[in-house]
Amino acid sequence: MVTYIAGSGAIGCRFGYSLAKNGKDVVLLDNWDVHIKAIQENGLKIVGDVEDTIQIPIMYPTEATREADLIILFTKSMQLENMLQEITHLIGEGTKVMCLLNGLGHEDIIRKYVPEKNIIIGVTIWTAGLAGPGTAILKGKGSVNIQSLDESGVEKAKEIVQLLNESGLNATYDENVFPSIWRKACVNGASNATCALLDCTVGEFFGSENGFNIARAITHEFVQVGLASGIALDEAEIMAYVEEASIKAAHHYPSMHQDLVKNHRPTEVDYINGVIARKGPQLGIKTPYCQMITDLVHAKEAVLAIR
Ligand SMILES: NC(=O)C1=CN([C@@H]2O[C@H](COP(=O)(O)OP(=O)(O)OC[C@H]3O[C@@H](n4cnc5c(N)ncnc54)[C@H](OP(=O)(O)O)[C@@H]3O)[C@@H](O)[C@H]2O)C=CC1
Ligand SMILES: CC(C)(CO)C(=O)C(=O)O
Repeated sequence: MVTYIAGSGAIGCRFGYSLAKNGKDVVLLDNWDVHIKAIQENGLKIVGDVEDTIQIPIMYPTEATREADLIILFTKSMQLENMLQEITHLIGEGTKVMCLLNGLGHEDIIRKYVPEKNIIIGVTIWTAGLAGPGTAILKGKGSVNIQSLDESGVEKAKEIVQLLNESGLNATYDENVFPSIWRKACVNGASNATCALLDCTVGEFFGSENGFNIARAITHEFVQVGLASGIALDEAEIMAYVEEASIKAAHHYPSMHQDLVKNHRPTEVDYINGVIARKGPQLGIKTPYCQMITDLVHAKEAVLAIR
């Protein structure tokens, strides 16, 4: 059974490493040339909780030839569609395509390239970073929750849960994964863009009354839009989850801070706060915080001349 990791940045390397370390046939796909070269020449280096180096195949998506049994999508949201276009030749009748990206609405893009029966959607709270090309920083523990979009794919999705568990990735099959996806989107929605705009850690943002109130207002907008979209969300429970996550990640600069402020790269804001800003008005819900935050992030991208 061949598994491709389509998008092998930080978290893609974590999943690829775990699968390869447990003897699975896994191939990393990416378009970042120096990263590919580093792994081809020196193996994938792991630092953090363990120090290791593993030989693992990595190539450009267009170079891969074997039809996939499973593709795990781990691009940034804005790279997803381009990646799907580059891997269509790997997608056969029975290829399962699993998406664990942060953010909302990725299934709408995947449906253009993969039949509904083969799409698996989910969320992970594993984390990972990159120390540089070819070196992943893996710390802490996490989990994966997934669901087949179509009833006919449930059995196969449960086999994928088993594959992930044999690789230590702590996966669960979920009858309704969307509340978990939205819950994580609320955490990202409250912290990522705000910390990127204010150039601060999660703890610093939640540490002031103003910051905390902004996080609460953003979460409220997410929950209202989620509820109106048919997602079962409990605002008090979600707010408690967002607060708990802010304590756990207190010293952390969120990924959007790293993209925007540190690396001057485009952000995932359109797939987090931007989704709420777009959907809210369509559903008759006011979403001024998400709209303003999305606009400010794009304004800052323009200031930094990020394309
Ligand atoms: N990291 C984490 O802890 C977690 C991340 N996620 C989500 O998973 C998805 C992937 O995230 P993550 O792995 O962190 O993303 P990364 O930024 O580490 O990697 C994503 C892609 O960005 C490109 N890239 C990364 N660094 C560089 C660089 N320095 N120079 C040039 N290109 C680079 C590569 O794509 P290309 O081939 O185009 O060059 C790579 O495949 C996102 O949706 C994220 O929100 C979800 C849970 C946890
Ligand atoms: C740390 C955390 C939870 C902040 O939202 C995160 O998921 C990120 O950095 O993207």
